[in-house]
Amino acid sequence: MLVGAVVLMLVTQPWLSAMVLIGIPATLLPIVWYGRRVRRLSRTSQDRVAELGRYAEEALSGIKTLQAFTHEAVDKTHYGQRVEQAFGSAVERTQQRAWLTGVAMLVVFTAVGLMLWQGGQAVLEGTMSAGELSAFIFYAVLAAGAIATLAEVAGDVQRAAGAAERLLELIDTQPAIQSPVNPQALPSPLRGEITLENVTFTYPGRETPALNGFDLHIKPGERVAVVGPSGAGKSTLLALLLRFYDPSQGRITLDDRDVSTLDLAALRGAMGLVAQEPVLFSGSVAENLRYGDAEADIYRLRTAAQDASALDFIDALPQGFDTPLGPGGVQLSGGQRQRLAIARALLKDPAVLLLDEATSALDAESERLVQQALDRLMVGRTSIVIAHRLATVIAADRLLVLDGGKLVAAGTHAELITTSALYRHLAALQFGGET
Ligand SMILES: Nc1ncnc2c1ncn2[C@@H]1O[C@H](COP(=O)(O)OP(=O)(O)OP(=O)(O)O)[C@@H](O)[C@H]1O
Repeated sequence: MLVGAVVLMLVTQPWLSAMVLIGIPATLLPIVWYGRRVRRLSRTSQDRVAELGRYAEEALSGIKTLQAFTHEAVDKTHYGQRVEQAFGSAVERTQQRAWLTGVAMLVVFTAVGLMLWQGGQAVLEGTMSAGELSAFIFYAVLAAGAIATLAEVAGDVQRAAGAAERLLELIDTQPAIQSPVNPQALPSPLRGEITLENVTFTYPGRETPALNGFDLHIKPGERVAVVGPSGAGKSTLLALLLRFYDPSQGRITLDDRDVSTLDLAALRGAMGLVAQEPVLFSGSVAENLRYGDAEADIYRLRTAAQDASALDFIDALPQGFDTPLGPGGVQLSGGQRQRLAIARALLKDPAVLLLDEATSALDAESERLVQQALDRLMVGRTSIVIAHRLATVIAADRLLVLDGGKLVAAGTHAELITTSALYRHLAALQFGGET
């Protein structure tokens, strides 16, 4: 429409058209200039709203801790300040957008006014007929209307571009850990032999390595318990085995294959993780268990739950395996969550089991049930357990004592009690002198 109107204008009145056409860039320039500003403001405004959401989510998910520390008034003030900031950004963005439209309209109508004045003069002087002026005004109004719409659309595009920029940044982010293009296949069945050769790893932004020149060989089916003071690198060892990070030096192998040459899904599929505070997702008990095996039917779920000493309490839930968990669903005790996580790992049937035992004191009965479940889970698998309980340490084939990212001693409980001062100290601390 714009092009057609401009052609008709040029054919009927070249000099008047020239005036209008000079008006067009004069209109577009402020639009582009203001458009950039609106785009920047749009992004700031979105960041502020996201920050607001993050703050609210954090406060609500930790509401009990927040109330226990009577932190409500402080959080209310902080939240209020963030709302004000987000509101301020939104107001500024809206103001600038209003300016954008206003300036564009002003320039367009100024050009129309000038054109009418010049055209009126020409009609009075007799160099143009009233009909020709009417036709020209009609074309010019069409052109001006199209430009006004363009200004509007440009504003919307700039606003959308502000939002898209952030999204594209996220989409374009390349994960640091990726599967190789031609991954090596894992042998089937897996033996579950693990080695770490001179592995050093430092977390991004940290100077001291979390693991430093770490050498370890774990035989297939071996039960290894890892102990050490807080910050020794125990969790880091599990994170590297799952390839959440790559070591900066040295190599890690599973069944003689460097883990960085394996398909990530295959590597992680071979490992079962039971975390210290097991994460359960929104959804039913059955859905949570099927994270271990999406295809498992109810009979397999029941068997796994039975082996994990979880069947009795699941059956006692209001809707059994269909009881919803997570926010808005049933809350489970620490021991019950652990046993569900163990059932989930049993369904996955991994060759290697990585276990971060719960530190929270489970009561004696719960601990007995969890330990029974773990014993069944560990049968026939290589297991690496971050040990917080005496029972695991005693049952393990070998204990690894970590300190400052290094393996400082290894052996059975009885050996280490005599050979390692650090282990003696830890055992006395962790197990209350029950050595
Ligand atoms: N995500 C992270 N980013 C930066 N540093 C980290 C991160 N996780 C752990 N660290 C650091 O790495 C070191 C080893 O931590 P790690 O969690 O492996 O210790 P840990 O032995 O498991 O301790 P704990 O028994 O307290 O869980 C610590 O100094 C810790 O501060």
